[in-house]
Amino acid sequence: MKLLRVEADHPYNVHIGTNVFKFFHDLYRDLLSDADKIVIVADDKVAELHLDYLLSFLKPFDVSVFRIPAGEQAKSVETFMECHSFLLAEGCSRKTLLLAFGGGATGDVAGFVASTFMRGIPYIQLPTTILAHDSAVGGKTAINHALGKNMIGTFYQPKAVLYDTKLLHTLPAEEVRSGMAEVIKHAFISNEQWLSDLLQNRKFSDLTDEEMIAHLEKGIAVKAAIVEEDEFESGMRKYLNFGHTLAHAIEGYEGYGKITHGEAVALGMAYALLLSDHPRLEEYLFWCRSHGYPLSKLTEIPFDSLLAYMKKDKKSSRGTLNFVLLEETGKPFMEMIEEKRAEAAFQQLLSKIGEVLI
Ligand SMILES: NC(=O)c1ccc[n+]([C@@H]2O[C@H](COP(=O)([O-])OP(=O)(O)OC[C@H]3O[C@@H](n4cnc5c(N)ncnc54)[C@H](O)[C@@H]3O)[C@@H](O)[C@H]2O)c1
Ligand SMILES: O=C(O)C(=O)C[C@@H](O)[C@H](O)[C@H](O)COP(=O)(O)O
Ligand SMILES: [Zn+2]
Repeated sequence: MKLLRVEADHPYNVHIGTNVFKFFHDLYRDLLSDADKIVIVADDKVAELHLDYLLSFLKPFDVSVFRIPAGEQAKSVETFMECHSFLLAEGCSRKTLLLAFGGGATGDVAGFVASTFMRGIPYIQLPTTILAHDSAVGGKTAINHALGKNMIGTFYQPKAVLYDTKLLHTLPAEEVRSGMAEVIKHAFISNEQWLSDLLQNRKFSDLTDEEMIAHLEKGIAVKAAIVEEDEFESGMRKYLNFGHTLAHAIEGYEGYGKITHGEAVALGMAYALLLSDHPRLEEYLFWCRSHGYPLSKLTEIPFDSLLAYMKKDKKSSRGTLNFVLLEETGKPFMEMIEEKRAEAAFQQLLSKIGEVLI
């Protein structure tokens, strides 16, 4: 079991490994005992698979469970309101503790609920996907708006993150692929050697548990270090958005949940690498192809449709196009790109993708 500390405004621990839920009894007994109620907000599918396991660690406590739609559909104003209605109906108060049990979508909406219920109650992140090594850490909470991804949300740190990696065994291949995109994102913005390892093209399913946990720890360490420097994203936290200007546009255009977040980020990183003139672009495109990232999706979307979303990105102001680019691996920077250059680069990427997909 591994422990990482996030020294944010409100510092907390991230516990990673199998059986970390045992810390409910050891390290977090006081937090649980002090709560007048404990409410688990659980992804419906995750609850089917793993709720009994989680509850077995919470036996002496009085726990209520509220199931929300599986995956991205939960990041809606409707689910947000239903969570609040449940908390009110259960007689919850400012002394209630919320547990977010699921992937990034559950963590984002449950975190948003925690940050707004009676102006803020404590919560613990219990991530269940590979991707959630990213989302469970750093305190960004959000729901989506039809006009843009994560447009409504807060910065609100959890009291702790308990990441039981045993639960990752039930992830479908598509979700493993999605999660590994945020892993390689963390490598691109931090470490050439780690990036080289990942680009070796081993099948994700061949990674041992130890290797997977090592990747997740590295990713969390990169994220934690950035969050510690710039929790509220006035500067360098934007680097964690590598690949996201285009990714969020694709997700908005396709309709939330139609493409996984990580798959969209994988395509967005290809675009950012091209704009960066990064030497590993072609190798990365082959990596994407061999792992089944949907590169061809980009050929199906008119650039103008993506442009409209990209101009509304949170890194933009006055309709500019802003991207995280790489001077080299591990050296991200922000760049404003003219529309004409952005379109030309997009067409260039499509032709490179065409060559890779032949
Ligand atoms: N807050 C942040 O800093 C941050 C960072 C990255 C991503 N995100 C957000 O996270 C979301 C994506 O999260 P995600 O990739 O974890 O996906 P998700 O939460 O949408 O879950 C994806 C699917 O996997 C299923 N699932 C979850 N855990 C499972 C398990 N252990 N076994 C089997 N199935 C399981 C879910 O039911 C769902 O169908 C996006 O909305 C993205 O915007 C937020
Ligand atoms: O934590 C961050 O900061 C990130 O940018 C991490 C991203 O992987 C994540 O998708 C985040 O939700 C994007 O935030 P947004 O502010 O661009 O919506
Ligand atoms: Zn992301």
